[in-house]
Amino acid sequence: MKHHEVVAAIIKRGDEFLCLQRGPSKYAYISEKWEFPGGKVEAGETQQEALRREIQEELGLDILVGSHILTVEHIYPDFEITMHGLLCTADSSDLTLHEHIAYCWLPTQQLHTLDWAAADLPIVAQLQAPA
Ligand SMILES: Nc1nc2c([nH]c(=O)n2[C@@H]2O[C@H](COP(=O)(O)OP(=O)(O)OP(=O)(O)O)[C@@H](O)[C@H]2O)c(=O)[nH]1
Repeated sequence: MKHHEVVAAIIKRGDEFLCLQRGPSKYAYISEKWEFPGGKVEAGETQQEALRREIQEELGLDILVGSHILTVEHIYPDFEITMHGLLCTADSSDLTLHEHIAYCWLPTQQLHTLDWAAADLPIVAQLQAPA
């Protein structure tokens, strides 16, 4: 089965986190699901480099990559991912959606209201866990 190394930016602004809705996909289980921005790490890139590149491509935002939150191993029916969630801040919240169909900023206690991709659920749970 195909395996992808993925980085996800958990971008925090005050008490809120940036959530993105993916567009339609041939795979129903990720189609129009909510996720954190990011993507696949390319050969020769560090996780930080991949994340900064992806966020610039997807949102036109410059980010500062901070601490590691959680790494999730998830097996979807057609491929598997190892996804590293990294806490980030952005120098601006003036973003443009180049690939996603919607976005919102939500505080931790409302994150569970979105229809997340399955691999994101452990990260959402971790963000919602009491400190
Ligand atoms: N970016 C991102 N991908 C996620 C999350 N959760 C999750 O299951 N994924 C999956 O991880 C994979 C990441 O690939 P991607 O399509 O975003 O990456 P990319 O931009 O490098 O893709 P491409 O250049 O191959 O089109 C997708 O299958 C996506 O569905 C998430 O929170 N963020």
